[in-house]
Amino acid sequence: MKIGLIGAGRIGSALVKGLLKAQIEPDDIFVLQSRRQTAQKLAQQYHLNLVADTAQLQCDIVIIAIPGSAVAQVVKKLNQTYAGLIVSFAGGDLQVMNQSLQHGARFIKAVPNTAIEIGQGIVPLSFAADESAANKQLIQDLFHKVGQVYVVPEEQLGIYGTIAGCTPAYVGVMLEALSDAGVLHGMNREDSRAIILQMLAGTAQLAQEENMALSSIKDYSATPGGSTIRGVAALEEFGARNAFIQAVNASEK
Ligand SMILES: NC(=O)C1=CN([C@@H]2O[C@H](COP(=O)(O)OP(=O)(O)OC[C@H]3O[C@@H](n4cnc5c(N)ncnc54)[C@H](O)[C@@H]3O)[C@@H](O)[C@H]2O)C=CC1
Ligand SMILES: O=C(O)[C@@H]1CCC=N1
Repeated sequence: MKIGLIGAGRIGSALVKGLLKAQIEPDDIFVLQSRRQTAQKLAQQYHLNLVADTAQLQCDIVIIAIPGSAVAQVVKKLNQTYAGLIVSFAGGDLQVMNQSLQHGARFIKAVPNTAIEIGQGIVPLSFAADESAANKQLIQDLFHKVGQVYVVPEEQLGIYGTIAGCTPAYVGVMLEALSDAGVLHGMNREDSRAIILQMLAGTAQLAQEENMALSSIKDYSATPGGSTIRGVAALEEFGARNAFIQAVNASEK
């Protein structure tokens, strides 16, 4: 299977790295060169094929990982020659795009998160109502290589994408703040960073293995009358829960 990539920024690069980790051959990946040299650098670093024009992207699947504002223009260009599957990480209306495509090409949407880079991602996907079973299977098989796949109706792709793809940044802010607090209280940065990351990984794995409700994670650590519940009460006092809900609301706009 040959995979094309238009847009070699953060998420495009993450996909390439994830696919290579999943034993996809570099020779089967084709990257469209870009003005800012990012594609050239990626192709050089990982020995991928670099192509100068969309007409040379004669692949089974082409991934579009560019700003949303440029999708229509890029699909229009692809539409001149391309007959395979197009997966947009950057939006576009399924029905409008599919109706516009000639040569049998099909348009699919996905909002992966950056952990696809290490095969631990989440990939919410939406297909047009009339998408063929074979195409759905091909795309799901591809993204299974880099993470967990969720096929959702197009109108829910936004919230799935936010919860999968935007929350790593929110959690990053939370982790940095917790690490800062450790440093404030005298920990060295290295220990504080390592402990916070292992706390996150271990707690997530524990909750998954024990099939815990998320609300139970708090209860598991909070000794009655102890230090944890005092911290939880402070989080409530300062509006942490609402801050996260407002963050999702802001991302969803
Ligand atoms: N970063 C993430 O975690 C995720 C990003 N996305 C979406 O993927 C898209 C790309 O996001 P990032 O990689 O974060 O952005 P980025 O800014 O890191 O990368 C965008 C890349 O597209 C290239 N580009 C811009 N216009 C182009 C055009 N007309 N033709 C070819 N290349 C072009 C730029 O040179 C740049 O390398 C966005 O639409 C974003 O919403 C979706 C899921 C997750
Ligand atoms: O920040 C963004 O717009 C993209 C969408 C999901 C994750 N990153």
